[in-house]
Amino acid sequence: MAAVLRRGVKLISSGSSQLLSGGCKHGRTSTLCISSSRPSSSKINVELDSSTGIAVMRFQNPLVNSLNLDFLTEICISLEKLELDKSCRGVILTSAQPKIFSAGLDILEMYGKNPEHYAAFWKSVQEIWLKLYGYSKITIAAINGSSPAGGCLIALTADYRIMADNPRYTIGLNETQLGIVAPFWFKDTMLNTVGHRTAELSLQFGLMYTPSDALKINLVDLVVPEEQVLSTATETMTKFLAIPGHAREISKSMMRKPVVDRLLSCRDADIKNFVSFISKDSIQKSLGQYLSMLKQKKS
Ligand SMILES: CCCCC/C=C\CCCC/C=C/C(=O)SCCNC(=O)CCNC(=O)[C@H](O)C(C)(C)COP(=O)(O)OP(=O)(O)OC[C@H]1O[C@@H](n2cnc3c(N)ncnc32)[C@H](O)[C@@H]1OP(=O)(O)O
Repeated sequence: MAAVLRRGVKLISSGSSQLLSGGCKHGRTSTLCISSSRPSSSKINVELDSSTGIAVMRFQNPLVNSLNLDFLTEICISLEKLELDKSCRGVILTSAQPKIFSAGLDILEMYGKNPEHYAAFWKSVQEIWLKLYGYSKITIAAINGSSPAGGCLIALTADYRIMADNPRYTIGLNETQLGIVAPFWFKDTMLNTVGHRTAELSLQFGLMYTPSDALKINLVDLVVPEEQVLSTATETMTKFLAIPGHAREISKSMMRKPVVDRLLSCRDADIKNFVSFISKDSIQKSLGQYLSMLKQKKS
């Protein structure tokens, strides 16, 4: 559904969208997406400025934008709509939640559930990564809060990352701290951004970086005062838009296609691997302890 907000700006909400089959269209699979008209349940908000072609997608899944199945599906559908929309030229990904860009994958989707659920969840994680890492249009992550693990992965898929200069916010692939392992395509995305040695240390220790440290290792491209994150993202997008589109798009694809193809060639095996790993008693125990730690932190 779309409603005109101010001149040239469309508010697009996927509402309680449903996937009729599989996931979003990419590579060899395709999906028919439909939307119902219940924007109040929407976990994202998209504003497309038709005069510039820049869309701002805000994550708004309380409390911490954790990436559960519904949320991932909704993001994927909206990205697909924007990719098909000729008036959209680039997408800025940001958060409407205070202090958090995204808390990463929803741990409750990986804890105490059955193998079928784990498989469906992991498929949706693959879908969002394939959609974003292979996205034809320009994406910029305006990281206005903490961004662990899957949240960092979302940011890493963007063409450019701008982070708010607040030392309380951290970003990184912290999976090992939870007793779990970032799969090869998380690793490849990190490696393609920060290089081999930094990725190796970062993944083994499950390091989380402050904005200034993230800038030092090129995990983010720019650190700016919090109130300037979105305006800087828009300015940066304008610079990207000045480059001939087809040349930029081919260059992006050339850099990323081998990594995308690697997952496409073994999606089912990757799902099986995840289900078997996450179902182990020892892994469930680690996740249970981590969840308790998160709860205790409050009290
Ligand atoms: C060998 C090959 C292996 C193949 C593959 C195998 C394994 C798969 C790997 C899977 C990859 C995993 C990726 C992930 O993304 S795992 C998730 C990692 N995320 C985190 O570690 C973040 C944890 N959360 C935090 O650090 C903080 O909550 C915060 C995001 C910094 C926000 O802090 P604060 O504002 O102080 O809020 P609270 O801590 O009070 O949290 C509010 C409530 O939200 C719950 N919460 C937080 N994060 C998550 C999450 N990721 N999932 C689910 N729930 C989360 C938290 O418990 C609070 O809940 P409550 O209000 O009910 O107490």
